[in-house]
Formats: sequence, C-alpha cells, structure tokens
Amino acid sequence: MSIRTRAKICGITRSQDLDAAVAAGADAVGFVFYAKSPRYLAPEAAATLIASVPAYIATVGLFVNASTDEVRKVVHAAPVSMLQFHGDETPEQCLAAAEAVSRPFMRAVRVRQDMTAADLLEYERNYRAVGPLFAGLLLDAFVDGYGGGGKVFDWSLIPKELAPRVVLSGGLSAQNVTEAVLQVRPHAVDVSSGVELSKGIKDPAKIAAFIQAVGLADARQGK
Ligand SMILES: O=C(O)c1ccccc1NCC(=O)[C@H](O)[C@H](O)COP(=O)(O)O
Repeated sequence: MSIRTRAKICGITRSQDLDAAVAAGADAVGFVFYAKSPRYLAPEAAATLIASVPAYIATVGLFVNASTDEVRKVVHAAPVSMLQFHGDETPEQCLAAAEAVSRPFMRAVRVRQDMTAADLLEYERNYRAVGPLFAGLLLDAFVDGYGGGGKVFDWSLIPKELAPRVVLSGGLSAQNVTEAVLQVRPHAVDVSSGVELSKGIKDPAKIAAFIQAVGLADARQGK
C-alpha cells in the first residue's frame, strides 16, 4: 500500500472556504501574501484562519520575490507551517528567508515546453543543495509571469524519477486531476482556479469534487 496523493487547496481568503477544504480532506491550504494577486490575504486575516486549521494540515504561505525581512514580518503575524516561493528567488534567497522563520520551503518552477528532464532534475539539485529546509518543487504553468493562472502544462515533461517528489500544479480541476495523477503519479497536487467561483472565492462543491477525483486516481492505482 503506497502513500495516497496529497492535495493542497491554494488561495484561501475566507473562513467558509477554509472549512470546505478541511471538510473535503485537503492536506494543505495556501494563503497568498503577494499583494498584486486577487487572492491576496493580509497576514492578520490569515492568522485568524490559521488559528482554525486542525492539527496535521499544513498551512502554506505564498510569496513572490519578497525580502527576508518581509517574510519574517508576515510569518510573525501569520505563523504558516511552510513557505512557497513563486518568484525569481535563488536557492540562497529561499534559504535565507526559510532560516529567518525556521520553516521549510517549496520552490515553484515555471515549466516551459522547451525544458528537458535534465533541466528539471538540475533545478531540483540546485535547491536541494541548500539543505533540509528545502521541501520540494511545485511544478506550475505560469501565466503573465505568475501562478494561479489556471493553465495546464505538458505533464510528459516531468521525469519519472522526479514525479514522486513533486507537487503537480497548474490548471488542475476535478475534470483533469484523475488523469494527471494517473499519468504523473506526483507526491501531491495543488489547485486554485479550478475550485473557484471567482478569483479568491472558492466553490465548496468544486473542492469536494477535486479531492474525490484525486481519491479516484489513487483507488485505480490500488493505493
Ligand atoms: O494564486 C495566486 O494568485 C498566485 C499569485 C502569484 C503567484 C502564485 C500564485 N498561486 C500559486 C499557487 O500555488 C497556485 O495554486 C498554482 O499556481 C496553481 O494555480 P491554478 O493554475 O489557478 O490552479
């Protein structure tokens, strides 16, 4: 019996959406601390939501090119359990911020069609080299330079030896996540647009359907 595929619901801004994600069985919830995002949530508001997250559900704080000091201030106000860097942050910059708040971090990768398996494996090596605070890669298709765009990338670009260590993201929904998990067999999946009524406003039914579709893939794999 192998480990079931984990699921993160990202871009949570309201308590009712957090409740829906927890009730559906999400393993992680994400809060966007990038001010230009329509899903931006102020740290103080995130803290109120974080206080209601049951134990053993990860809370992920999402940053785009924030300074170490900015990360420190946000996490002091909103004590997420994990960081996610979604800008141009170098391994050194990710490590400095992660060490400043003593949190592990995920590194989002913009997967382009011209990337090779070797490129992705080298990318992971470069970040894994910073030490145990590196928690893994989140593979995404950026839109206009950012995440949360609801765009799928070519899953066949993901090397099989990398798949069990990555979070698969980008344009996922209940309609394609079963196929995505069966094809890629990632450690986890992540979704924002695909479970929304509008940016930052989640649909409880879509959240439940997404988590159920992930479970369907696991059942078909005998997990
Ligand atoms: O969600 C955002 O608004 C966002 C803004 C800037 C950088 C990253 C952002 N989201 C990161 C995530 O982890 C999303 O869940 C991921 O990009 C997938 O989004 P979607 O394709 O909408 O499911």
